[in-house]
Amino acid sequence: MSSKKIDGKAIGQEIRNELKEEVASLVAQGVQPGLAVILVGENSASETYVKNKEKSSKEAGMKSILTKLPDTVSEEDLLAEVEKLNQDDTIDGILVQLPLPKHIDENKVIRAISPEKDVDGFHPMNVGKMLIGQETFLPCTPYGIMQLLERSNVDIAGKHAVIIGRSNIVGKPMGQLLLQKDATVTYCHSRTEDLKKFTQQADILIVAIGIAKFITGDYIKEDAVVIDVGMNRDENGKLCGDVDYESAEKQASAITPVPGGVGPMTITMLLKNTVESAENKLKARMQNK
Ligand SMILES: Nc1nc(=O)c2c([nH]1)NC[C@@H]1CN(c3ccc(C(=O)N[C@@H](CCC(=O)O)C(=O)O)cc3)C=[N+]21
Repeated sequence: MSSKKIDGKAIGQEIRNELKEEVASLVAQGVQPGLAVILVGENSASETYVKNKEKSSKEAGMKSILTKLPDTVSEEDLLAEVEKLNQDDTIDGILVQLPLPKHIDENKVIRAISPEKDVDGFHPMNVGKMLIGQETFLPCTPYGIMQLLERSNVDIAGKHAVIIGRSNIVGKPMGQLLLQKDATVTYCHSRTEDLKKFTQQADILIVAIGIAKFITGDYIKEDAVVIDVGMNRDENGKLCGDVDYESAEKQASAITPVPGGVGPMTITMLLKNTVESAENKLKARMQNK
């Protein structure tokens, strides 16, 4: 049944159309939202991702700049680049693409980004705000998933959400956002014993394991909502998720595909956060006048 598919490409486009109007209104007030991306080293996968980001931001009418640094760049030079963008009043959002080469301290770089421009929502200040439910930039992937659920009319309050994965960028914040919407949340991870025992109880199953097609239909309760955060290549080099779509779809009431599910939402929420940052800047300017 094709109606089961949660179409992230379409929902993302819907949000980006809304953003276009917000951007036009900001531009009319003299502010064009600006996103800066720093890419360290060469990596074809991240280059496509960066290209998609550039394309979407231009489509939305935003300014987008890309800084490419060699993978031999020193931590000091990278920090200087971040500081330059912190000071640049035409830039509202800064994203340093992760992971970084081993000789660079990722946490140090994230802490160097001004929290007002941290549109990834990775700065400890913003992570803390998110945890206690204060307004802040939400990390793009979990934020995008919340939008997918809400815009697909999935009930969250009182439901059992099971998350597989506990990374700082997906699993951990995902659980907190669902908790804020009154879900009962269970975190599973690589050390969880009898994973299936938990996943079979999930009304909402969020899968971020990093193993191609790991979650098959037998892991899924009938009529569960399944969200696949995975990005893997299968044996033929084709992009695939952590969920075995064919067997999972038979059990689920709704499910996201890969590609075309969570991925396009991540980029969309990055743009949304950048527009919000520009709006904050404009508000602050008007208050100081
Ligand atoms: N600071 C930082 N923030 C990030 O958000 C971040 C990062 N670093 N490093 C890399 C990962 C990866 N990531 C993706 C987002 C969207 C797609 C996406 O749009 N995927 C398309 C498919 C694209 C294709 O066909 O290759 C889809 O799922 O439909 C992919 C990957 C964000 N990341």
